[in-house]
Amino acid sequence: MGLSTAYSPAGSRLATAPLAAAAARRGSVQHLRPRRPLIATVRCSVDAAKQVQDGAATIAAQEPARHKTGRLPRFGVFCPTYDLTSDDKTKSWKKLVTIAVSGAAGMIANHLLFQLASGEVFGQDQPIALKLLGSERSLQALEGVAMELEDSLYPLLREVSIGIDPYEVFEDADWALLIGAKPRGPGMERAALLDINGQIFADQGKALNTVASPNVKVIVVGNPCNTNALICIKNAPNIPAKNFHALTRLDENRAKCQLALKAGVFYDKVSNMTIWGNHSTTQVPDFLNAKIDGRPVKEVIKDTKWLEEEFTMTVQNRGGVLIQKWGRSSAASTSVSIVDAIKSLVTPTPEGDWFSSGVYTTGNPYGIAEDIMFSMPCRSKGDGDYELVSDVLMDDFLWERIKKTEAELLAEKKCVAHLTGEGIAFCDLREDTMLPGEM
Ligand SMILES: NC(=O)C1=CN([C@@H]2O[C@H](COP(=O)(O)OP(=O)(O)OC[C@H]3O[C@@H](n4cnc5c(N)ncnc54)[C@H](OP(=O)(O)O)[C@@H]3O)[C@@H](O)[C@H]2O)C=CC1
Ligand SMILES: O=C([O-])CC(=O)C(=O)O
Repeated sequence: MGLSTAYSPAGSRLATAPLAAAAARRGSVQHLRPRRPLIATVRCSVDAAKQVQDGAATIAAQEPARHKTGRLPRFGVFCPTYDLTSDDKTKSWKKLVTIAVSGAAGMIANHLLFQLASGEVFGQDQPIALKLLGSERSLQALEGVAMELEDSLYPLLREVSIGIDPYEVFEDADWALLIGAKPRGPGMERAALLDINGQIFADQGKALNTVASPNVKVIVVGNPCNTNALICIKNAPNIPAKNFHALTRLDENRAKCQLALKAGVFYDKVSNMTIWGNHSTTQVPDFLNAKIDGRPVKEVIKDTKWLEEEFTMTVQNRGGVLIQKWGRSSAASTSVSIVDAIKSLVTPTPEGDWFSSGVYTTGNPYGIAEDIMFSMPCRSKGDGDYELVSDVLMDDFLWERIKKTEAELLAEKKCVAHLTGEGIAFCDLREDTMLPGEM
């Protein structure tokens, strides 16, 4: 059983503790304090230091302090026994932003959490709190992640807490980065994956709806991310549907890289790159509207056959090729693309450019079916919100492919009707299409 491991006052590992087991059964993670008392003694207030030296008695003594600051206890060195408020007053910092991350013990999160804590994403004047969601399976690993965050001494990282109950972990979240999902195993039908992971996202949608900040921004990464995001929306009616994103930024980045390689330019010369549709092998990397050095791609790359065939397939299958070489799916570049996706929402989009995100289609200006999550071109004023770009070109090649990826998403939606409150599911996925990471 993957239950919490406690630490003795001297810092040595104890066997799985009954108190932790009981806490895990209740659905919350209680860290037995003191953990690593030397650090705590140095960095906690005098009162806390005294408690730390009192060993087991400390646990009871700290209980009231934990509950004052919310339901979830903070982890280790981030314990709420310090008074950082006077310290924070001397800094020209913004108000704390709370970021919840699911699948926090997984490979993508192992990169992302450190990028978030470094200030690279939200800025060097933005303190953050990280709330990490795991499961009984991953609880020990999650403690390991939190310990590495402690040891990194990030000044902007003010709080870390870990838990296995989304109703606790998502409480007051300003951002929810939903990464955790079961990977598709050999021989597993896409419909089965939709059902298993859909259930996770239905539960997490309900939890967000109940406890997160009413304007929480949600980025769904766990696959199949478009339909998982739709399930989340349907289970979170109090949160604006516009606040939900399915991550297609990795696909955009991959497409920019391929165009730059072909044109013999550095990739910062590629702009206006749209990925249309599903994060799957039906996705459409749009070379009609993309630009290289401000010029239409088709003026720079005259090989239309390459654009229509090789370019498109390379982007669609990039994740699978990487898995064949690496033996595991993209983690670092996915993390970078999550960072890019967040930055695109919190900084104004450069004049004339746009970015791709899987967003809710209702009210879209392109004639794409309503009520699905579809990757489209977006612009932001940097306030966390976005608007769709309306002045895009469309031709038969592009439209035909958009209709194919749209059909796939509409079919996926029918498969999860039981999770979206739309009746009985009927799953007829004609082509068992792949995630980009599958081949
Ligand atoms: N949209 C995109 O561009 C991309 C999406 N992805 C997707 O991101 C997700 C996470 O990838 P990655 O971090 O590499 O994966 P990992 O396998 O490293 O981590 C995934 C986490 O998911 C959690 N999980 C939740 N439910 C289950 C379940 N039923 N069975 C097993 N694990 C579960 C596990 O954590 P715990 O036990 O704590 O719940 C696990 O740590 C995957 O769905 C992947 O397909 C990957 C790359 C790109
Ligand atoms: O299939 C996966 O898990 C990986 C994936 O989404 C990608 O590489 O784009």
